[in-house]
Amino acid sequence: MKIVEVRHPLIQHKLGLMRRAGVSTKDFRELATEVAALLTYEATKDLETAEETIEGWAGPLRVHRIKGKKITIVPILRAGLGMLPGVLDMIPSAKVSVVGVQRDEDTLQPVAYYEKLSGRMDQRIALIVDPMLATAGTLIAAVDMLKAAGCTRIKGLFLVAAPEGLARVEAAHPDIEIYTASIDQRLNEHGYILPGLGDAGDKIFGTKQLSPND
Ligand SMILES: O=P(O)(O)OC[C@H]1O[C@H](OP(=O)(O)OP(=O)(O)O)[C@H](O)[C@@H]1O
Ligand SMILES: O=c1cc[nH]c(=O)[nH]1
Ligand SMILES: [Mg+2]
Repeated sequence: MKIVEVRHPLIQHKLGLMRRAGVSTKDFRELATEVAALLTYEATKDLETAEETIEGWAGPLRVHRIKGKKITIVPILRAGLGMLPGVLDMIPSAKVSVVGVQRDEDTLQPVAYYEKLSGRMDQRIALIVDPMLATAGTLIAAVDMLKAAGCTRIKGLFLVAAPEGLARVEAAHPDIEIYTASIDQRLNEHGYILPGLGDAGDKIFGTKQLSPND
C-alpha cells in the first residue's frame, strides 16, 4: 500500500501548532484547512494532464489541462468536514460525496449512518478526508462503501495516522493510497492516537469544553 508521510516544513509547523493543549477552535479549524490544502497538493501530484492549444495574450500556445478521472472529495462526518474547505480551495470544481461513519466510543467499532455519493463513482478518483486514522475501522467502512458503489481509485488524506490503523488498512484495502501529515507513535487503551491531536471532531466543532471559560 502506498503510504506517504508528508514531511514538508509548512505541514510540520502547522501540525505542531495544532498539537498544543488548549488550542482554540478557531485556530484548530484554520490550521486543519491549511494542512488539508497542502496534503491535497501532494496527493494530486500524479494526476494526468493533456496538452491543448489555447489563444493566449500573445497568440496561440500549448497549455496543460487535467484529464482522466474526475475527483470526488469524500469527507467522513463529522470531523472530515473540517478538512473539506482546504481541499475545495485546491480543487474548487470537485464533486463532494458525503459519508457518515461514527466510531462507537465503547466498542471502537465503526457505525455507518449516512451515504450520499456523487454519480458515476466508477469514473471518479475518491479523495477521502478525515483528520484521524486511529484503529482504521472508520476508514475501512468508508472504503467498503465506496468500492460497493464502483469506485476503483481511492486516496485518503489524514492529519494524523496510527501505525496500528495503517497495518489494518493495508490488510483490508492494499490498493488505496494514504497521505498523512504524521504517522504517530501508537494508540492508547481508548483507541486515541498518541501523541495525536485529542478528539479532532470536538476541536473542530467546539463541542468539548477546553477550560471552564471556553
Ligand atoms: O480509525 P478509527 O478508530 O475508526 O477512528 C477514527 C475516527 O474517529 C473520529 O471520528 P468520530 O467517530 O469521533 O466522529 P466525529 O467525527 O463526529 O468526531 C475520526 O474523525 C475518525 O473518523
Ligand atoms: O485520536 C483520535 C482517535 C479517534 N478520533 C479522534 O478524534 N482522535
Ligand atoms: Mg470524535
